[in-house]
Amino acid sequence: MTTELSKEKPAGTAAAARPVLEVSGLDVGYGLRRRHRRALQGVSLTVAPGETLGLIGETGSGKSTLARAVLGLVRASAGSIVIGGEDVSAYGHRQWRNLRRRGVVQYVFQDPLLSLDPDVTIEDSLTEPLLVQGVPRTKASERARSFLSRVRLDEDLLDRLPGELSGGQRQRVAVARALVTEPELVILDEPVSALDSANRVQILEILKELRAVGVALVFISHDLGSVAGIADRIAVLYRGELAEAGTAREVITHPGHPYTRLLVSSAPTLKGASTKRAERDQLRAALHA
Ligand SMILES: Nc1ncnc2c1ncn2[C@@H]1O[C@H](COP(=O)(O)OP(=O)(O)OP(=O)(O)O)[C@@H](O)[C@H]1O
Repeated sequence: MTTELSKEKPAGTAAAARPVLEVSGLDVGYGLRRRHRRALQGVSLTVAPGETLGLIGETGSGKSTLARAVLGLVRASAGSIVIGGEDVSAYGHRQWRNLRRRGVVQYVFQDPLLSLDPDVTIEDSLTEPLLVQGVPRTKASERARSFLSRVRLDEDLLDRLPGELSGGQRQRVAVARALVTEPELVILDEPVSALDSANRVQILEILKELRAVGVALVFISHDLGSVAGIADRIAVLYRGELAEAGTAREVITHPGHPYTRLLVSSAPTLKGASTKRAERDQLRAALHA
């Protein structure tokens, strides 16, 4: 797969608008007392309207924890999360449910069966978030069909259950469901990792097209190659801390942190990835020192 660097947006457009997501000094831990383990420490980042932030990091670096915190599925022990100007840091269960109902933030997980109810038909999965918002049924059905065709699926899938679809089809339905309410922000946690390469390329193409509707995306992956072609900016998590962040071009052409340098040098399709094996071994040694 060839990977091109995404073009930077003209200065002063997205950057000038109020961020859709502002995470400041976020600490998240799991377990109590001696079993306590810090998963995120002092993480700060912002996402502008319509912007795609690629969030990368090795396994266990805290990517999914950040996604869960932004979706209200785990509670932070310090720091704040502001979504669409609304400070959600201290929100309880009911407030999170209302926020999700309003369709402000949506999600797509690696396993589409986590994003889709296995007992609900594709049509009901797509219309339900709209009906909850008070959209009339005919209009909701029209919108569901339109989003199904945007993810290049046929209408005759509408009366099927998720279990009757292939993995690639299910993930497209999950993407359509996340976008059908035209949310401000969608968190995609490893959305293409479980797919074969043909489906991966197609979903990435679909996501690139859907950015045109103005939604901000946080695209989480351990694969810099998948992120590089879609992200405006890239943030790198390393052992629960933000190692670096910048435009996709900056991070790929001038990676600062040894982990990012290792990632770039290990992705042969990325421009600028010319690091030789000996240098990669040195970077690995520095990371494990
Ligand atoms: N429910 C949990 N209980 C205890 N520890 C957890 C829990 N979920 C995650 N962790 C720990 O928190 C750290 C961060 O995990 P997280 O799942 O956020 O990483 P990740 O970067 O998404 O990894 P991966 O790429 O493997 O999915 C890891 O050390 C993990 O073991």
